[in-house]
Amino acid sequence: MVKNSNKKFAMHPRNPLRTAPNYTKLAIKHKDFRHVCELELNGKVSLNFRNERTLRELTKMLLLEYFGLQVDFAPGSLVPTLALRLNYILWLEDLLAPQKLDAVRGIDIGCGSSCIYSLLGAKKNMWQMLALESKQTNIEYARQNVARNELQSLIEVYAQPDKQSIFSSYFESESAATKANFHFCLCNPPFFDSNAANPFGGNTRNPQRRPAPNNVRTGSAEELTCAGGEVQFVQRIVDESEMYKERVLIFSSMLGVKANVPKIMDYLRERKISNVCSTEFHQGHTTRWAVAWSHQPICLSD
Ligand SMILES: C[S@@+](CC[C@H](N)C(=O)[O-])C[C@H]1O[C@@H](n2cnc3c(N)ncnc32)[C@H](O)[C@@H]1O
Repeated sequence: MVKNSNKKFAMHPRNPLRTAPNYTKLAIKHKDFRHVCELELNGKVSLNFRNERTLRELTKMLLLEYFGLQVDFAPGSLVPTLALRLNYILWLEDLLAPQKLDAVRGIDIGCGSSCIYSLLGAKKNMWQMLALESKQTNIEYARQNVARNELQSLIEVYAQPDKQSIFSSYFESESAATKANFHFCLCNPPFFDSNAANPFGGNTRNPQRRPAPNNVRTGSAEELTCAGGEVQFVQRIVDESEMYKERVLIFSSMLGVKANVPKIMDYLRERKISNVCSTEFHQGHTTRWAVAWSHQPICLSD
């Protein structure tokens, strides 16, 4: 049986990582990546996805190889996987396509130290990005990543002064008052509930239906947790979206747990927000979900 033959469970059709990269060729080309590769007896290169350093060098190498992006991550911070971030960007491209926009402006809520979504949006699509981040080291690394790739004219990294705020600190600031509106926002929210007895202990998947993840978990508690976990974080985005209905055309967020999709859909319904849609992102063993909504009369289809 061909693995992943069902198109429904494949990566986005335009995702270049849908075709597995040739790691042997890439190891020959990229020295730092080569150092984390293991050589099998048959001469093929294999990767230990349970090793954080391997994941770092892999993501760095793929960003360079596929997008010409030079990226570094703050020590101990979240190492993003490229296939998933691309699937999200490509879905947003699809949602925005009917608008036939000449210039796209987006907000990246919690850009992390990598600033990966904003870098991809800017480099790949020339999107103008506002990257919001609350953690000081992440802000510094994100700004360095933007500067290293000479993308300052397309990406602004805004230091979020209040972790409870999503858009309000920025939109209420003087500099934002005169600035143009945005076409979308995206978010990979802090996933775990900091109020839980053991925030990282919960099993989020049914082991009988889905095998354990291949990748080691990366990221600091500050990046990965918040009160109420991803559901409360996305509910805050929904709440603040009602304050800024005109300022952002399409609001969206990723979700790490399938069961949280209906929770957010119910929350939107209770607020009489009916222009909504959802999708799934497939990356090998890992599936993620996303929801989008708009307060404006546009067609959201996925
Ligand atoms: C799960 S990480 C996602 C990082 C990156 N976007 C990615 O996908 O790899 C969430 C990020 O949101 C930041 N964050 C948490 N609350 C925030 C807030 N209210 N405003 C802006 N950033 C926030 C955290 O510091 C962290 O860097």
